[in-house]
Amino acid sequence: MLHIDRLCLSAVDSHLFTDLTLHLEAGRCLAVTGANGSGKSTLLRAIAGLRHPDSGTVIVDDVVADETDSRFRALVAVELGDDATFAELTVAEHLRLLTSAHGADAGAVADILSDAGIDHLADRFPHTLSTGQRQRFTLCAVWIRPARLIVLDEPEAGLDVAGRDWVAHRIERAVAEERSVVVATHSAELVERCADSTVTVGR
Ligand SMILES: Nc1ncnc2c1ncn2[C@@H]1O[C@H](COP(=O)(O)OP(=O)(O)OP(=O)(O)O)[C@@H](O)[C@H]1O
Repeated sequence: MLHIDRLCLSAVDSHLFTDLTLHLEAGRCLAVTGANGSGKSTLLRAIAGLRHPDSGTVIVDDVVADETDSRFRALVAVELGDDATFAELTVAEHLRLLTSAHGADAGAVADILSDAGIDHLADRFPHTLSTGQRQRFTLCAVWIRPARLIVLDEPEAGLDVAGRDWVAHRIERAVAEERSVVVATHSAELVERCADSTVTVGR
């Protein structure tokens, strides 16, 4: 479902990828690992259609990765750690907005908040949450979308032990539902538990 062919990406002063080819089938999890600054987030941004390749292609279910294409946005849910929120919308209202925009079940909002252990925060504003609470909320915004491909950048960041277990559980559940997951992570535990394959960048 995800096809990356001969991808080249560069940073300001260096080539990060010169000829990356990989394919990910439905119901599989790919871990992206590597040192700080090696290019994991840059690769994820290309997969999410937020950054054009210098050359090569990224295709998801026959649709070229491009965030301006509504067909592509319907296929892919992304968490890259730079999510903006509306100051005047609560946690639950943000999630209801997403269900409306993506044709998901509005009734799923209460379920996902409960699953994330933040149902008691439903009426709070995102900017009032702690780091870990906000990370759980941000991930809820990904899981609630009926996307075929989930792209996560260090989803374990800021989470406690229970939160990291929840992330792994949600990835396992997504894979069982024949969705695919690309996750950049520094957690060997997450890779061990969830990844069917791993690409290590920067070497
Ligand atoms: N907005 C930006 N402007 C200029 N250079 C950038 C920008 N973002 C990233 N880079 C550079 O691109 C390279 C790859 O960065 P990237 O964020 O993809 O690495 P990473 O593997 O995700 O790192 P980390 O593990 O620290 O999150 C680095 O050299 C970084 O300095």
